[in-house]
Amino acid sequence: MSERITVENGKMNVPNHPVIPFIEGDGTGPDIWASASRVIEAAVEKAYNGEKKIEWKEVLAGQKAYDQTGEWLPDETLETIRDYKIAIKGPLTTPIGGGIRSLNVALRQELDLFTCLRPVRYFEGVPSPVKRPEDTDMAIFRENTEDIYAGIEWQEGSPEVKKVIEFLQNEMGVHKIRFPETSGIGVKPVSEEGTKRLVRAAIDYALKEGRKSVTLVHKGNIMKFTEGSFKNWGYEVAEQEYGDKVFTWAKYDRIVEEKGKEAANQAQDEAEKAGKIIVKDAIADIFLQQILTRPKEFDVVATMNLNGDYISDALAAQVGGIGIAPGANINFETGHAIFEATHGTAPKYAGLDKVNPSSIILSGVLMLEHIGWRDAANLVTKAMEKTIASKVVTYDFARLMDGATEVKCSEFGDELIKNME
Ligand SMILES: NC(=O)C1=CN([C@@H]2O[C@H](COP(=O)(O)OP(=O)(O)OC[C@H]3O[C@@H](n4cnc5c(N)ncnc54)[C@H](OP(=O)(O)O)[C@@H]3O)[C@@H](O)[C@H]2O)C=CC1
Ligand SMILES: O=C(O)CCC(=O)C(=O)O
Ligand SMILES: [Mg+2]
Repeated sequence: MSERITVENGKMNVPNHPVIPFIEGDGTGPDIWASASRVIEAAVEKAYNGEKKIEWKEVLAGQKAYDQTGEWLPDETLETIRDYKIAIKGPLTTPIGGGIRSLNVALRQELDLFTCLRPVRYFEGVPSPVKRPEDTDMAIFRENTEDIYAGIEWQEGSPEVKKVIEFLQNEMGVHKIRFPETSGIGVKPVSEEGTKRLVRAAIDYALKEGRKSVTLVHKGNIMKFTEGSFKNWGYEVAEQEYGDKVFTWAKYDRIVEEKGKEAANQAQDEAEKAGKIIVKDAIADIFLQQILTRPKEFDVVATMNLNGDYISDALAAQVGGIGIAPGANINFETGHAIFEATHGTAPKYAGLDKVNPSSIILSGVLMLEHIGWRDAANLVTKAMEKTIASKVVTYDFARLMDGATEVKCSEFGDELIKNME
């Protein structure tokens, strides 16, 4: 009998036949979902000999929702996901410049899914533009509800933007808007609570997964009270809540001031040897260079919404591209989560049964891990390793791999199921 996943006192109870809502998605969403759902079902069946089974429940969002209900994101969809706790989704289209605001962002905000977790690891044999892709093994913790990404902005020429600009000029003494008559304005909220819960989730993950460091990535030299505060609050939560489980670069700086650089280096060495998590920070522009040149120095990454978006796609490229980049939007306090690929709808390939379903399949792996069905998750991961090693791949990998056999999106799913052992 199908049942609900529940969370009591922070503990998730998962029945053997949990109902899990899914959003098929726009563009290539139906192609990848058809392949992914079969792979996930097969892994669960094989891991638990039919004792456990996911009961999928379709919920609507995007074009399909609009066509059927006249709403892009029906309340019923939000209510159902709230009720059933977790969901998995295909990508949803967001028009550029005008039209509806991002439904993906709306889902994250409405359900307060404050972390976008995007693990980035290399699968042997995947074509990559870097020499040592296996050195890239990071987990991005992207703040998911705030920042300029929240969509608080006013269009150039509107009465609203005029009012905002007048307020800034007349009441706030702002004289730096270069072209006030023709500017649109966006607002970038970054809060202490939002930062601390995100950084807390990143440190908890680092401790649980035996990771070495958490890097706070920001542009705090320029945006002092948003990105700069993110860095300061990040260090604050690390020191106040994790005590001697962490060693922060804020502490390093204090030791330099009091006792000099040698003492600070020694303190950090000792902390590393003691297995403490090193909490450090990097300015976003140089970070984007260093993930390419010195990827081994980075492990868990905590950052704000827009930086996290750019960093996700850049890091995905290092390990084979967004065809294989999974993601999870999670509220670690309530247990609510929506699993989704890092990529978008790739509309030019819609309906061609062509694109790589690995991103949503690996998002399914994150989902299985989230509900504690690790045996099923491991079956998918191992099948992915085996299939890629055998060079049976979709077009995106095939075009960069010598001797590859190119298969369709659905055939790649078949191959994974065949390779489950
Ligand atoms: N979470 C979400 O739902 C997201 C939604 N979007 C939305 O998606 C729409 C399209 O965005 P766009 O910027 O074009 O980015 P997309 O990620 O949709 O596609 C860009 C390119 O990435 C490659 N790609 C994407 N998905 C796959 C896949 N599964 N397998 C192999 N290659 C893939 C393709 O490259 P190539 O052409 O080289 O083969 C594709 O042309 C927009 O409306 C955007 O807002 C974007 C990101 C996330
Ligand atoms: O919502 C969108 O359309 C884009 C979102 C996106 O690029 C992301 O979250 O990575
Ligand atoms: Mg993105």
